[in-house]
Amino acid sequence: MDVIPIVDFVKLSTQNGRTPSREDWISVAAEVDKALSSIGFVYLINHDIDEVKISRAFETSKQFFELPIEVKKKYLKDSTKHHYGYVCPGQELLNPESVHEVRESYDFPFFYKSDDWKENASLEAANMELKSECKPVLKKILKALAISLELQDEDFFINASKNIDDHSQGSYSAFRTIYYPQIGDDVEPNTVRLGAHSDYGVVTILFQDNVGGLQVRNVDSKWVPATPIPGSILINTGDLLEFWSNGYYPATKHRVLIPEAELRKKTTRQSIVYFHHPDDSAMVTPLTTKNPTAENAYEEINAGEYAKNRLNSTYKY
Ligand SMILES: O=C(O)CCC(=O)C(=O)O
Ligand SMILES: [Fe+2]
Repeated sequence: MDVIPIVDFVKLSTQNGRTPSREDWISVAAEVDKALSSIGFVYLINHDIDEVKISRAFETSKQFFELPIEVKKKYLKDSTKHHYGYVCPGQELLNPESVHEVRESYDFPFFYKSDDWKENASLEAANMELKSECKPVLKKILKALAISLELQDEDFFINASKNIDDHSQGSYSAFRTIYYPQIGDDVEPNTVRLGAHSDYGVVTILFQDNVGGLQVRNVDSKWVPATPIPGSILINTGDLLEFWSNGYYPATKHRVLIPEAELRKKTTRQSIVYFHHPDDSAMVTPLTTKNPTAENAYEEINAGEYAKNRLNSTYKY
């Protein structure tokens, strides 16, 4: 597959008092299944996430990233202590081969609030509002995956994800806003915006602006562009879903390159990402017989331990 499919979620909409039928669930689940089992990425349209809230999260993020670096560093994420705050350029390297990755980001705490960080109230409020807006669509995806994997309990993934509603549940779920600054003429060799990587969790919800540059590696190792489609969101699979599905839903690698065109190099890029993880206590063990050739390839692992180890190898400090 060398295009990322578009799936219309209108049949699962609960707006205007609608209740999706069993047939609606089965047909949407089949489309999600086809996309995620082949290329690991899917665009969703009619996802019911408020466009105004998306814009507000992008605008407040831009305002933050345009502040002087000394101000932003007051909020620095110290990954030895906590998993929130500002990640400055060079602090996080997703692919060791890329050497340099030109990117800044800000991770939002799910339940921690510090008075010291009050100055960032509008950034935090807008992004947390968007995160709340993501809950219904996230649950729909988790249910569609359980239907596709023919699990007896269609709420299996939702039940393993109490952290969606209860932020005191330990999990590595993270909500992050990302800023790719403009690229100057002095770019060092092997610089990319974001190195090739798979996400570590179950599924990721990704919002991007209209600049482009995100690419997805398909099963033939060909890089396929995830061209921005207005009004859509992207969903992709993470490592833990690959394990849970016995490799049936591969955790697809993706990257963001530096554009070749001079004008686009000078354009900043923004994205906002919700990495959904199960609760830390979840034990992840293959659940399906859909991919029998991969039998026994995936051993049981603990969700929290797995994410901790992956993150430890990503952060330089
Ligand atoms: O910026 C993007 O479009 C992709 C971000 C991403 O893949 C990540 O942060 O894991
Ligand atoms: Fe990613």
